[in-house]
Amino acid sequence: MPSSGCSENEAVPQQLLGSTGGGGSRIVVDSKSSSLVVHENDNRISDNDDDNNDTTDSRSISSQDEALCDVLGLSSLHMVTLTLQQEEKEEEEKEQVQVQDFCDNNDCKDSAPTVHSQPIRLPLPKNVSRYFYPPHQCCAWTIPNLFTKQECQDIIDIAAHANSNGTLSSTSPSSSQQQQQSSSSSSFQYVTMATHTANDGSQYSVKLQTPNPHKLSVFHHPQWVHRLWERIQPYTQQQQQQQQDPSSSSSSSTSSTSILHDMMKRDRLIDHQESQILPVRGLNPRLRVLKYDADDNDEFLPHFDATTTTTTTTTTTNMESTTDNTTTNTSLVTVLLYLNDGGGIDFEGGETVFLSNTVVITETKNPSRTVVVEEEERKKITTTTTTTKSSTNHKAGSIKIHVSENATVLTPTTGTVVLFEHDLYHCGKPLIWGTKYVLRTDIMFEMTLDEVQTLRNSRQPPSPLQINNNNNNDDDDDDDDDGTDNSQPVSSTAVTTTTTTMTMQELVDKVFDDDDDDSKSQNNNNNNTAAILSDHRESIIEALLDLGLLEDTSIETFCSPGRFALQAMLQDVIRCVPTNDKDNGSSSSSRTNHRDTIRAINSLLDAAFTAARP
Ligand SMILES: O=C(O)CCC(=O)C(=O)O
Ligand SMILES: [Fe+2]
Repeated sequence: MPSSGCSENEAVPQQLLGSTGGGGSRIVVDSKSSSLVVHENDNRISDNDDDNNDTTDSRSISSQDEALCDVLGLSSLHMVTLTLQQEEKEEEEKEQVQVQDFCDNNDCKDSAPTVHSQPIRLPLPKNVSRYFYPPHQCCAWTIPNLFTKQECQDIIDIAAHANSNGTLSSTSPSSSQQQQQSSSSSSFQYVTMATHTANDGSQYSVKLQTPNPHKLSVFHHPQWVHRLWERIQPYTQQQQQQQQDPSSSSSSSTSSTSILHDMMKRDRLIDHQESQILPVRGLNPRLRVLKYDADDNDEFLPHFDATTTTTTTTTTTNMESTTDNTTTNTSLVTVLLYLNDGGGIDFEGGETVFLSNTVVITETKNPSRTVVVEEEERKKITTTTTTTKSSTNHKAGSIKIHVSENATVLTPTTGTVVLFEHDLYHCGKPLIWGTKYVLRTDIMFEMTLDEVQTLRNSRQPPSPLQINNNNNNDDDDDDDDDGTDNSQPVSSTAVTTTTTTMTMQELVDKVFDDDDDDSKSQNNNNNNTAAILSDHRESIIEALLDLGLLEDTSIETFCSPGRFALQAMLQDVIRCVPTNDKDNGSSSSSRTNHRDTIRAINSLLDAAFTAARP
């Protein structure tokens, strides 16, 4: 990817331009309404707000980076709208990618859209990464209009009938999730059970304490998996060959437009010669279609996506012997395909939002108001969407991206694909009305999770506490309700193991045991976390139990809501437990006690996130 002269966040639009390879995009900046219109296959830029106006500035992209960064300076980038509209020009049609119709059954008989989109790199908020990588190193892209409306409708139909159609569906539970069957005839069910794999490899099911509030249809459909991959794969390929200039016999330029490039480079999954050392192997054979109904208050709460591992065994038989060859594939990248239109067409709300992990801390001083703030943020987003919609011609094949400091909001449009690494914090917003359908699968890489971890361990991830220091310092005079005691150095209790199979119970034991040892040797240290932790041991364990986060929970599962969501949850629960200080009405000792609680929670979270880091 081209380097940017802008700072971390400002670099986003530059990447957006630079990422489009040969085709490029035209970004029209509307200075009045802070609205950007991105037109595909056009490298020009204009400061004109008329979508249909062709007035352009023919400066090259590189010379415009600075100007664009100025226009998009962080201080003024509170709510920017990017709208990409498909231009169905004859010229573009000539350039369309020919996709063979390889399906010979009626379920996938439609041809590919006649116009193919350039991928757009998504602007991301700071601290969206589980490991606090800067946004420009993270993988998050959208490819608008990659599938036709008819194809999307076909997928919805297949998903809706998956359970009743034995040939195309698999009603057997997946390795990580089980669907609870109900008497309903629909294939879409709430997932209420999860399967965990114990250290010895045995699997056991647990009832989810807080099932995700949306429905799922899970099925296998090899032809559709093949078709999806045929369409997506070109965007994942490393294109480092010299590109031939069609008008001359000499090679002209080298491009590297794989949407996976930056992430793989960051994770050392490509070598110095830019070849992939982690082969991309295709899609997860299991397809999931999510269904969100406004009437049921369905949504997808903020989370990081889980990694899926699949194994394939190929048997080779010759005259003398039979050999089994087993390969393991691991998912690292999420694929979403929107199957119907948001923005008030098929449904309102239901946007996919990439969130800053720190949004709770930076947006409110009172963690108990988290939900309220979320709600307010949602209303703000909705209002903006509505306003924008009335001044923009929303049509199928366009994608709307709202960017604010702490969130990037995508309004679903039929046929649009979104690809992003599993470790980005995101959610599916609640619907205001209607029903949303989205297909979910993953890009698989031929490697075991351990091998991925080993490669990743060879890099140096930035420390969350180094990066995550925005406005979080807790002043002694502050009301401790903000729970932002992150100015604390990493506690001596941080567990440095890199295992990911540890359970929360084991982590808690380790943290408290280590601290018991510490306190013996440092009993004169007023600030030592050991004493604080041991004072709060009971309340923390009780809070974890209350939240269903202690028993049978792996550290990875525990960490998946994100550090600050967990901090807010734990603080909220512990706040409800009366302490002696509170009982005797001493407000200053109550404050001290509360601050210590926060310190203890932070120590535990440091340990959990350190242990979960690959
Ligand atoms: O529905 C959405 O927008 C998000 C879906 C999602 O996050 C997931 O399937 O993991
Ligand atoms: Fe997700």
